[in-house]
Amino acid sequence: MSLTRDFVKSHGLGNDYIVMTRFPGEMTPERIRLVCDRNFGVGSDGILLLTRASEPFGLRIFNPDGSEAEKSGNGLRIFAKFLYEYGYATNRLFRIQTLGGMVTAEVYPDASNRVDRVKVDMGKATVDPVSVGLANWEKPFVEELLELAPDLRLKGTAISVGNPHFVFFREELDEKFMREWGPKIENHPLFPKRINTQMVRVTGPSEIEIRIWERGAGWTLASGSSSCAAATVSVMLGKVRSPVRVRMPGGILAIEVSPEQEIRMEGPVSEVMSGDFSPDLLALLDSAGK
Ligand SMILES: N[C@@H](CCC[C@H](N)C(=O)O)C(=O)O
Repeated sequence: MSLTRDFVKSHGLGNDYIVMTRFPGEMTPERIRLVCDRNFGVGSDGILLLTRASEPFGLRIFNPDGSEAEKSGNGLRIFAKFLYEYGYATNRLFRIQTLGGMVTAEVYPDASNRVDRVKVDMGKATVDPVSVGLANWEKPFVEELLELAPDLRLKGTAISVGNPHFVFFREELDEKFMREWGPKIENHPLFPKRINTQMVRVTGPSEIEIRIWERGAGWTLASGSSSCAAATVSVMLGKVRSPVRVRMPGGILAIEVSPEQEIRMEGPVSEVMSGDFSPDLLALLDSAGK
């Protein structure tokens, strides 16, 4: 069995993705934006494209602004469920190659072979400035001050879990602050490849709560790689112990961080629908960029 429709739409804790095995026409940023558009297209926080249909499976990840991401935690759980349920993966444990490195996914099918939970070995986190993609900064950016405005400097840590993240801590979470300053952190000159941002509140010895501003997607209800980054920095700084429960507006992920900063993420995943692009949308896609 394999996918016979144009796409499957799924979500991990409300972070939704369209999974495709081929894209209609050239995959330009404008066409990606149209497919992900919640008013004019199918609507999603991104696209997951299968690029190799056998082990190790190949995955490309696109943000709704048309840019390409190296990794996505929720995207990987969604993709693993897709690979298993649509018959591409025949084992419960398999590897997926992303731009941000190789990961291993483990699915937990029920009696009817449906998968609603996936564990992903996400690889190793690093604060190495080259891996994070810092400009004009040669040491790890760990609990350093990021200048956002003449009167606003934010203490935080830049870390890569395959894709780049800026993590900062607050006593109280503040959605308004994230929506206002998230875009400015995302586009700060220190991060020429742009960056995902997490505001973190420590809520227990092994629990944190986060708010997320995603590179190329903006405010999202949940993010797997953000949970990995926030949990790793929290463990690294001695604020919590692994395994860490990460609470987000969309729900909870369990993140294990080893002393070597190897990360494991486990959480739910759910398919919403499968479908075909209508002739109307295909015509719009066809004219996009002409
Ligand atoms: N939602 C994702 C992250 C997607 C990629 C991110 N926006 C980036 O550009 O790095 C997740 O669950 O990790």
